[in-house]
Amino acid sequence: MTDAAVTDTASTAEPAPPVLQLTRLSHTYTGQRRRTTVLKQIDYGFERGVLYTILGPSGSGKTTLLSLASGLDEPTGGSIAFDGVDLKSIGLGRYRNRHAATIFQQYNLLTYMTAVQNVTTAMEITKVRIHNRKARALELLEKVGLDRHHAMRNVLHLSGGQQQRVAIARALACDVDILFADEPTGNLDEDTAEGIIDIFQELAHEQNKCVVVVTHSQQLAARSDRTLTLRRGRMTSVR
Ligand SMILES: Nc1ncnc2c1ncn2[C@@H]1O[C@H](COP(=O)(O)OP(=O)(O)OP(=O)(O)O)[C@@H](O)[C@H]1O
Repeated sequence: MTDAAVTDTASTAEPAPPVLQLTRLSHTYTGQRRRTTVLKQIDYGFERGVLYTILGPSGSGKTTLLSLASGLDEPTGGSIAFDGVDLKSIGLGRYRNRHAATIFQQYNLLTYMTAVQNVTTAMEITKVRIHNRKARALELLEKVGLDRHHAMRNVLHLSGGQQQRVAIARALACDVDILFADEPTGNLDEDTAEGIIDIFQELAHEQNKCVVVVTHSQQLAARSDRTLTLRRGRMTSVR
């Protein structure tokens, strides 16, 4: 059973099977002089249709947890399963392309491309089947608050907050089962941040996606369905 106590504001008649199951998940970084164990035997199941926030002090392992759950890195202990299949069996690359999208803290945009090209390129890589990728990309960019004029600009000519919106639109374009986001509203003004949280809620509640957001934002946490906190390697309840 999980060592994560959970605050649940979503009303679910029957608990859905987890789309992503962490089982005794542990992670240790090994440096030249010392080993740092960041995550300790975490058991937790993330469900479809739920917006999660993960809180925790700086250095508590939130980004580490996200990079393991999103298939960017392999845990040193325990396992992660998507729909009951171990990520290692699926293949981390395949899992990332087909099932999980990540909004990175540093955006990780392709800096030699325009905003719209960043979004269409992600659609090509993840083989999104859609007739007019550019139109869809423009639609998503507009949805996160970036107009056509800015969408056509090289991303290096956009502000930090505008680049963050491109990163969000790119993740939305991939149409995957799970969306991970690391501090997605960190560079946004309050109104834009509220709009992004609306989109996350829509993805979870209307499109039945699993949305997992790492944040320091109480505003975001207050609007999520379940709030988890990481501290000293363990996941526990926040309220
Ligand atoms: N590649 C690495 N090698 C060694 N140690 C690392 C590495 N990445 C992270 N750490 C360490 O692991 C711990 C957890 O880092 P992590 O970035 O996951 O924390 P966080 O909760 O996301 O922090 P923040 O809120 O500041 O972003 C920190 O002590 C950090 O120094």
